[in-house]
Amino acid sequence: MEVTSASVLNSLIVGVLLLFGLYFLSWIFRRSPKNVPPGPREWGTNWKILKASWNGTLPKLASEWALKYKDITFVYSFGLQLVFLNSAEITRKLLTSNKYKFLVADRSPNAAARIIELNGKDLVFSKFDGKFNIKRRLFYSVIGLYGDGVAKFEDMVWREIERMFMEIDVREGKDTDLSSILTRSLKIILYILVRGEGPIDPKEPEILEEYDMAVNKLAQADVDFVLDNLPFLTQIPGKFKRAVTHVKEAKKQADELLFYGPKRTHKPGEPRGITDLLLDFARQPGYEWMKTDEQHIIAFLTSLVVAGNLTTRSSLTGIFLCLVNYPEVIRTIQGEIDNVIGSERPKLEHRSKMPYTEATILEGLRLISPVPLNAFRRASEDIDFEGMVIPKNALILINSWHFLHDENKWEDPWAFNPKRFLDDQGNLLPIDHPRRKDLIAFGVGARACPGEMFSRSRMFLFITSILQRYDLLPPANESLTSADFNIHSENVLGLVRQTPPFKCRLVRRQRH
Ligand code: HEM
Repeated sequence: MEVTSASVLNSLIVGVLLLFGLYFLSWIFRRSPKNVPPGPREWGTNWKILKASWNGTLPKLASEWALKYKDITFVYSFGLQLVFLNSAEITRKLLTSNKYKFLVADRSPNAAARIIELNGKDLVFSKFDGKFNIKRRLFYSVIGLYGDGVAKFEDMVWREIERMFMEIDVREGKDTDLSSILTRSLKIILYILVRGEGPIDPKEPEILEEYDMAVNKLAQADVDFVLDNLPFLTQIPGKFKRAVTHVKEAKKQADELLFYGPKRTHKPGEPRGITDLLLDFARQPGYEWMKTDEQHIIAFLTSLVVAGNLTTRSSLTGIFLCLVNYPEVIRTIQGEIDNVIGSERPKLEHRSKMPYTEATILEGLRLISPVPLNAFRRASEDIDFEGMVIPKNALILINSWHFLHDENKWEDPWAFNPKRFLDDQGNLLPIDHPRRKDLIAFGVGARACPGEMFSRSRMFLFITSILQRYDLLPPANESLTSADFNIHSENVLGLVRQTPPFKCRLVRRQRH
């Protein structure tokens, strides 16, 4: 790695300022409310957090604290008050009960959101007010997974999956990086969803990924801290300035792809994709604010990319890594495919008759825990909770990495075992079964992920389409990457867990 004098200077300045910061914070700390939940109070905590953020091990550290402090951990660090919710029960209690849920329904924009100028016009950081509800409804209308939208969605995914098959066939039987193939496909689907047509240049959807990655890099806790507290560092040549310049350049290209391009050829009343739909909505009564300020539309589209791309990719590629490691799961899914779908094209209507496949997706979400610390809600006032006080403005994090692998809840938690979501007769456990309720991978409450149905539908179509046609085998020329996500726990980009690179072989099944 190139070490420039500017980056050395940056590090020195950061170091000195951090020392001053620590002293200052210890002063503020003494003034923080009494009776906050338990948590580490020693001096070294700030350093531990900084190091864990740097190494991508914050979920691990939060899990260690959870073992010690039980249901809730409170940490005061670098001017931030962090509350970790360490069990599914306590998470549901705070985020879904009528008494508390509106007190924790806001999020504070992080530095990345400010730099790309979302200004609360997106969905993720929008204030929880009347307009937020309109935006949530808008999300469900335009995502198109209702009524006729289901068939349209399946057709769109299928067109892309057929293209993906050609890519796989070229490599049939050879060691293949399936992750890259899946990632490309997911990006193309997102592109088609927004623009209503496939890319002419297959490289074009890369722009979305570039943007998503750049935003997620800024969301790394250590970078976020510097951008928030030492913004002048973004003016000095070095790591932080580069990250900010990169995200701004990526934004320009993404805005053109998501919004300005489709807008130039938009014909009112003839929507091709989500952008056209939003432009049509903006002409309707009740949505004038989108017409007056089209940044609302751009920010809305940005939410789809930064909230929906890396998350689904991490889950889907992670599930395929598990599948290669667990051939008996592949065989059981293929049994279901042969019984229910046969040689037809996989459709969402098949889902209800394929409990094992559905259970595989749920188990993948549990094991991988794609957003290991999530929600990022903000306490809008001091909250009396469980005999303690969650202070106003505290950042509230769901510690799902911890409780989705809690051995008191999940037998052999690091094993990939879809059967835990089935009953004795092989039926999928109902949604209100305690085990399903404990699986909080998409958040809960007023701001739970609105993309859950969309992303689980895509996963179902990908898994069934690929396993209907191919057997998945370990690589021939290198060892198989393990599916032990405890080992991979350090692989986090921004807020999202990344699946480690892996190779496998895809071989056509005889009957398809
Ligand atoms: C496996 C895939 C996904 C996972 C694990 C995931 C996870 C999450 C989580 C944990 C939250 C925070 C929820 C909370 O605060 O309670 C969230 C919010 C959100 N997600 Fe997802 N997500 C996924 C896919 C998607 C997709 C595909 C989209 C878009 C098409 C999407 C759009 C959003 C939006 C817009 C929000 C903010 C909602 C709000 O603040 O009201 N997500 N997601």
